[in-house]
Amino acid sequence: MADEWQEAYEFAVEVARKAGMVKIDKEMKVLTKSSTVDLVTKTDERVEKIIIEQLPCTESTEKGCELTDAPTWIIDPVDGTTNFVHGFPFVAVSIAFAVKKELEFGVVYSCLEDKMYRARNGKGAFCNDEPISVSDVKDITKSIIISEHGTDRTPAKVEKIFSTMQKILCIPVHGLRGSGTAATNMCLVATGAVEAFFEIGIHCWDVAAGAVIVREAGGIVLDVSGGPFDLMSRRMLSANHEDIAKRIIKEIEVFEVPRDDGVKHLQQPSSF
Ligand SMILES: O=P([O-])([O-])O[C@@H]1[C@@H](O)[C@H](O)[C@@H](O)[C@H](O)[C@@H]1O
Ligand SMILES: [Mg+2]
Repeated sequence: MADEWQEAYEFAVEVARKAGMVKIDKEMKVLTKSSTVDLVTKTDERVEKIIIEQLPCTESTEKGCELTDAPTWIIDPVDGTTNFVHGFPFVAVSIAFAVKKELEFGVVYSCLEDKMYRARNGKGAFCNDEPISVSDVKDITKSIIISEHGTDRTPAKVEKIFSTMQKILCIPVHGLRGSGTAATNMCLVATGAVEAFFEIGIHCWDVAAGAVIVREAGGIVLDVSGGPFDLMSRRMLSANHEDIAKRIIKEIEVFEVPRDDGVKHLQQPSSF
């Protein structure tokens, strides 16, 4: 059977690299989204326009946020916008492609590192065309875990986020880290640099491409409760191995966030 998505996959890599080369606006105009700390810039909008103009489909869930059976691009033009605004050196272009609601391939271009991560279902995960694979560490006391505090500053949620981080740190683990971009964090899981990354509050466009890359690198992607990953739920745990995932799940203080598709979050049975 003709491989109908291979050309789209290869083209997405080209587009991600081109988008990652966009010159930074001199007088960068910084706007805000859901809160005063959830930033978006004119560069986000310019890069998104370049990507959408290049790609054959025109649906970006950033606007629609309803994943249908149609072939759909899930794009984050500048993942790590706050980093970008402050010159903190982790910014990524994330492009994923879904068909009948299943993620088919993902591309993450970490622009300032010049690292092109890519993966397609069943065909492996790569960084700059070299195969990548997750860490083989199963003892959490020998792990580095990534979690981010996100952009919600509601005291009750911040309390849960930091209480979770404290419990995980004191397991103990070797360290807690965060690059400030979910897409890059997931690629760090895929390369084995860290053992897991979880976050409540991310969006589908932050993690869609990274989910394919982690899975193809031999890792797992779940809901933070241990149930199946739900792309629109705004909750995600990616890990190198279920032993690490299970141990982290025990410590996560889950809180509700509105889904990307607006549907009520259904409690999923845990996979463990
Ligand atoms: O907004 P953005 O830079 O595209 O995406 C970012 C995510 O990649 C990150 O994981 C999260 O912690 C930040 O709050 C922000 O949402
Ligand atoms: Mg993002």
